Amino acid sequence: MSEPLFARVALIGLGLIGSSLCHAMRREGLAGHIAGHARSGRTRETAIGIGLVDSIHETAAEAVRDADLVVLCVPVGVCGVVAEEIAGALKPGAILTDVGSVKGAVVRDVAPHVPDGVHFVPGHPIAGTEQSGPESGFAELFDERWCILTPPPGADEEAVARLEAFWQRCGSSVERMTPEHHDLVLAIVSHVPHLIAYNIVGTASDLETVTQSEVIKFSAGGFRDFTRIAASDPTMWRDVFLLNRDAVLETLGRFSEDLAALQRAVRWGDGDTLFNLFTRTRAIRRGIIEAHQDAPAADFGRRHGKQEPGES
Ligand SMILES: NC(=O)C1=CN([C@@H]2O[C@H](COP(=O)(O)OP(=O)(O)OC[C@H]3O[C@@H](n4cnc5c(N)ncnc54)[C@H](O)[C@@H]3O)[C@@H](O)[C@H]2O)C=CC1
Ligand SMILES: O=C(O)C(=O)Cc1ccc(O)cc1
Repeated sequence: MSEPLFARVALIGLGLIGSSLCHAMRREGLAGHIAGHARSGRTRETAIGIGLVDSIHETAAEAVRDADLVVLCVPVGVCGVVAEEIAGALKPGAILTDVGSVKGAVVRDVAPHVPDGVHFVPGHPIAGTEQSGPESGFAELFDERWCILTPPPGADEEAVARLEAFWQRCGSSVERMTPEHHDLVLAIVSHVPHLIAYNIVGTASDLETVTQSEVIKFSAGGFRDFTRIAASDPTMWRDVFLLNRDAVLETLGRFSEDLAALQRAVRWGDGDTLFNLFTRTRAIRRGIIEAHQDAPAADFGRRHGKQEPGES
């Protein structure tokens, strides 16, 4: 095994992403020492009990002391508060990053607390599941996935390159973009799809003519896939929609117009419109599958008991 990339790494938040990072860092020997902090005592006990971290700390400030890399793995709504808590304890020269699903608001909330000499390089692994908590993580989560970094203008190139190398060793490909572009892209590929899933499952459970038990009993392929996504962590996703408001509203506007056109096609029996759209979307799905066909992680979901949308 090669040299650790960082002598000491601190993780703030030990849920799905924090615990998966612990497993991936262990697999790759990326950290000399992993220090962890979680807000709840139960999570701290579990994290040390199952060997996720080498040391566990009651406060975030204690955890980051002397760390060369600090990763905020908490819901995006609390990144600013946590940054304020740890600011005075960060080591000069340390790299501070996060894994949040929204970037513009995290930069806005965290950057003002970052001391001179600490390199703040925001990040977002495009990899996850609907699970949460310290026991939900696994080393392969980041394999064959993307990780987006949004370094601010003038960021220290050596720090960005080290973080890039870190994510590559965790199994991911890295791309850089601005926080604004990230938030727009993620609104369409992740945030709005989650909102649609929350909505359809909510609508189904509210239908008075169909009982809840029938929804569960007869839920097949499509609806079942939505229920997986709609089982995602409520705190995490509440924060995503509160903090990526503009891009989500912009995307939802387009979505609503397109939905209205489909509604009209159904009402007026316009089969051509329906057929043409479904043909176009089928080609998109096939393109995604082909792009991933040669990847060793192509059956990754099945190995972990998960299914790709559309598989039943
Ligand atoms: N779940 C997913 O599929 C993905 C999540 N993300 C991002 O990763 C971040 C973490 O998400 P998960 O690991 O899924 O969540 P999780 O709910 O599994 O874990 C969150 C952790 O943060 C801790 N926490 C919450 N508030 C805190 C505070 N004020 N101080 C200290 N610790 C606190 C919780 O106790 C828990 O340990 C979020 O920002 C999310 O947007 C990014 C990619 C995928
Ligand atoms: O579980 C799923 O289907 C996901 O979409 C995972 C996911 C959730 C949030 C992110 O910011 C990135 C990836």
